[in-house]
Amino acid sequence: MKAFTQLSGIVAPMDRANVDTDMIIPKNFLKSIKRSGFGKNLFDELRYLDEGQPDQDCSGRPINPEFPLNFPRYQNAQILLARENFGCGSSREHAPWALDDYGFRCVIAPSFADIFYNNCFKNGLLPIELPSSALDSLFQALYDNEGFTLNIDLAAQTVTTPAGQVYTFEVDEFRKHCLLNGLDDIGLTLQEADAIREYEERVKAQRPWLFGATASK
Ligand SMILES: CC(C)[C@@](O)(CC(=O)O)C(=O)O
Repeated sequence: MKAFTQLSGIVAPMDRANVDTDMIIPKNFLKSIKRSGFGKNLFDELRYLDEGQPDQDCSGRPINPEFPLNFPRYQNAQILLARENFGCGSSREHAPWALDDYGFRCVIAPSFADIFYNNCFKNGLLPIELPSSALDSLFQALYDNEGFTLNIDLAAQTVTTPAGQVYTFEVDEFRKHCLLNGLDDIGLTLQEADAIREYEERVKAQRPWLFGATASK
């Protein structure tokens, strides 16, 4: 999993509360079991004027000119500003997969749905909770300054604006450790690979039949 340490990136707005997982990645695109390829259908029903089909080439689809992520100023954004209860509605891990595949590495909101919040850490995305008042200021600065960027430092737990305003955020120490070191659940387990191999060799010697071998005479 990609590590997250520091990020300085373009910011884009998703200026509505209760953005659910079906708005993030509509259910008709969940047919793939791959983790990649969902970025082209991120916010599909808001982003395009037609109805998308799974595995469709989106390059020729009519885009919705009113949807902010289609504005030239927000192209290549890596940080999404959002409102309360982002990622509600379901447990689909396709939601952080779609955000990551589109190019987002961080979502900043006053609150997140629990499952989505946890799924972000498991997929190398950093969800940052800040007070609603801070989001109000950040949205205003974003709208007032074309090309608005933020600098995020996970180790320091800070979000810094180009004007030098610093916001601090809380994050669980273990989740912070995993993100800083690019450790998902598999990476965490593989840190014990030597002990796992030693255990398997010992059990194979004691109970070979468990491994399909006959007991040694
Ligand atoms: C299993 C998955 C497709 C799910 O049904 C899971 C869920 O509803 O939490 C969804 O709609 O995201």
